[in-house]
Amino acid sequence: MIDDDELDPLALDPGFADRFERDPRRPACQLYLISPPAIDAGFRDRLAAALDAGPARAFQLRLKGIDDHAIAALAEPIQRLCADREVTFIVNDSVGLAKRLGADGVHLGQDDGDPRDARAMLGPQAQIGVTCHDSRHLAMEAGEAGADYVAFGAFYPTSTKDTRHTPEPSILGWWTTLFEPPCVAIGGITPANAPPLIAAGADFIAVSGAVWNDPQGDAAAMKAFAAVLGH
Ligand SMILES: Cc1ncc(COP(=O)(O)OP(=O)(O)O)c(N)n1
Ligand SMILES: Cc1ncsc1CCOP(=O)(O)O
Ligand SMILES: [Mg+2]
Repeated sequence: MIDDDELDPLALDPGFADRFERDPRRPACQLYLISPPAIDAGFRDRLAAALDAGPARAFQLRLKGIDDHAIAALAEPIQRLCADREVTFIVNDSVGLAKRLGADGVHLGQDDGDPRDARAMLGPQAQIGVTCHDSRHLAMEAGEAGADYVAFGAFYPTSTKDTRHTPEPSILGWWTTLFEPPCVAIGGITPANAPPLIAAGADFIAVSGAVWNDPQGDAAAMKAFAAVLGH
């Protein structure tokens, strides 16, 4: 295993982050919206209103504590909404559920299975994302295994998930400088703290709590993210 420090551009070149410039051929950073961990049948309309207020390129159904049958029942109208809005519909954790639903893709954590097996089950068009925490080594492994995107985080404190890894934003620029697949920044991202991650090279910012728990409402949060992303 390669020691991550050996791949750290800041260790090799302390000026790396200051000199980072985004490749103009890469699309601008976009929003990857993640569901709350629990929803009810009314969530479809809530999501529609949120998407009316500000754009998202992808939506991940990330439900915890319920089985795949219950998730499938909730998923159908949400998946149809995403298809109508051309929002990529990603299922969290379960390749089997992604296959059963005909989802656009699946997000895999380090304990959620091998991207190669997911590819074999879901086919060449599927979008397969992989959690890489704060690790350049895991990201390179994910890329070699055929991941369509790599996700780094948690960049900021979050109450949505217990997290143990806190990357430096420069990992985003390192990835985009060297590799083609997009990188996703996740963890406690709000409209106020997103700009350094966007400037550091994030292709997507993945957000849950800052939208669904905003005291001003989902639409206000979506508008604020749209403004930060320049939409
Ligand atoms: C875009 C994105 N990045 C990271 C995660 C986290 O996945 P995982 O580590 O499997 O943790 P859970 O989300 O399953 O609790 C994600 N879901 N999406
Ligand atoms: C799923 C996940 N993986 C790392 S942090 C996190 C939580 C993202 O949610 P929030 O945007 O509410 O911090
Ligand atoms: Mg998971």
